[in-house]
Amino acid sequence: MYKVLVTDAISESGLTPLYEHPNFEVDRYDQLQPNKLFSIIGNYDVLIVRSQTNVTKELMDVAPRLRIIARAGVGVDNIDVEAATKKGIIVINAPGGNTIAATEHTMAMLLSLARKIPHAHQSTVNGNWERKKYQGIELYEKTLGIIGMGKIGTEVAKRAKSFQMNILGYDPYLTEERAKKLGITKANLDEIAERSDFITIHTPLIKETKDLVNESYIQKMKKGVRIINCARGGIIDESALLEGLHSEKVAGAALDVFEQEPPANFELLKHPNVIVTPHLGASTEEAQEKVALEVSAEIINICEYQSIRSAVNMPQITSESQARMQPYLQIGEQMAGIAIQLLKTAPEKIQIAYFGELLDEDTSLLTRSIIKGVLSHHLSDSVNLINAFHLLREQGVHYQIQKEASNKGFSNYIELTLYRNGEKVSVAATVLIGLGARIVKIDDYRIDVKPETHLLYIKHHDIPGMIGRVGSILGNNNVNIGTMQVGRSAVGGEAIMILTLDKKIDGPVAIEIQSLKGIKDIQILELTSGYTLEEATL
Ligand SMILES: NC(=O)C1=CN([C@@H]2O[C@H](COP(=O)(O)OP(=O)(O)OC[C@H]3O[C@@H](n4cnc5c(N)ncnc54)[C@H](O)[C@@H]3O)[C@@H](O)[C@H]2O)C=CC1
Ligand SMILES: O=C(O)CCC(=O)C(=O)O
Repeated sequence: MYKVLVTDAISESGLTPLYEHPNFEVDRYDQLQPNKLFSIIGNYDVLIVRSQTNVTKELMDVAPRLRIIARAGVGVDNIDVEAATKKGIIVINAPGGNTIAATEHTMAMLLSLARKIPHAHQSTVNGNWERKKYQGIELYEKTLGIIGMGKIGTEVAKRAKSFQMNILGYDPYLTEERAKKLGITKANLDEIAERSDFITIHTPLIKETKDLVNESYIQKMKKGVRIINCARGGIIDESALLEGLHSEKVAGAALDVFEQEPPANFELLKHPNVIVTPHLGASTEEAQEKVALEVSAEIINICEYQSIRSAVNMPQITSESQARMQPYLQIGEQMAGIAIQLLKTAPEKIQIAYFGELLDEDTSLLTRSIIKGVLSHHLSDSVNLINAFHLLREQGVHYQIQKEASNKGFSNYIELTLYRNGEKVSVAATVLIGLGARIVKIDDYRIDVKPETHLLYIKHHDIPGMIGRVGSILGNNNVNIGTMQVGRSAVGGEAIMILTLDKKIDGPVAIEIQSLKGIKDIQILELTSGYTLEEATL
């Protein structure tokens, strides 16, 4: 049973998939005091929030069961994603569910700002009839600068075009080609400042965008510019904005988001040319249902099928690519399990090489599976696909990943090499179409082994009778051999034997085999079932 805690006002109907699922138990509190949250979070596997709950490292420190933090919305700036990643907690959001709501709110703010609707409304309600005072301006043929041409910025551009506005767009990912297709002009930040009558912001709040609209940027703007922020407080420096309004450089501002929420800067809020809403961009019935449904589905997907479609702290992989990579993930973790056990200690360097058709694949998830397989031998359950890279860095292990078009005799080929103190162990695997995954090489020895839970690795001299003698000892001890593979460097030279066994052998049996003449090394290898993605979820 997965226990889910909902702490903000999340759509009830959007949580239906979780309410109706037999394996989920949902507790919801629309307004939870921080101390109460701290006292109960330890009981939950999943936490669902909007923007109100601050999910800090300190909260995660008292949440040993927590596996998923779900943001029913886009911005995850109220979640310490770095702390979650270190702890191996998956952070998911609902990237597309509120795009239309936030876009339409931006358009409402744009029009309200141009036509002074909120103030005109209040004045009229107060018994005034101030037609001259509330004369506005048109959007028609004005220039709108959009900073951040992602989902919302793009939708705003499309709608603003129907008002026949000229649109300038700035986004590090905006290409000339896409701008042309949208019928807008690709611009840089200075061009937006110098040429726009309205500027609207649609970026996330990150290091690069903090105080993006500051005093010096406002100085570059056209006199009489109007600014809209329905993205995040903190992207505009509120003191600089207030200064700009006082000096009349800025003719108006429409703000849905604030440096501090609820806001504290009432001088700004009460300025006659400022209109505000209390972070309502995503607040439509439709958007709230969509974002809650989106995160509910992903939570079920992760908990029930160990499949992560999209997480904020995992690489984004298309479902087609996930489907193609699915057979590799388990063998990746298993080959890592073999290599780390043969190395007998923690590695100081990991080298992963992908060959053949893997050259063009997104191997990021596979790399994480391999690293997880290596680290979990010493760090146990605390390693997962989320924190694998973080733990690798924390352990000071260097890693190198390379890709080559050459195929090493197989259509696809993965080679993992672990290094420590001048020693190295190398394991290679392939996925054979229709036959499944195989370990095809250990160090310099070619083999063909379908990995099982219990394996026995023996290094020995290639002398007659060795296979029979090992087989007899295992048989005498009631250990059934599934398969046996021998690889040798040269006739009469050094060889390895890999056996798959139906059960784990005891230490005394290994000692008996070790005492045979010609045996150089023996290792009892145990493999976990490994990471799998259920095909049904792809
Ligand atoms: N007021 C509200 O209730 C809502 C606010 N939002 C906020 O709106 C913002 C945008 O959301 P989406 O369009 O869905 O996100 P998105 O991820 O689709 O788009 C964000 C865009 O910003 C761009 N960007 C990043 N750094 C930039 C920089 N330094 N300069 C210019 N562009 C930059 C990215 O390349 C990306 O294209 C987010 O901050 C989100 O939290 C979203 C929904 C509702
Ligand atoms: O949950 C909300 O209403 C806030 C939405 C928002 O700001 C976002 O999705 O980034």
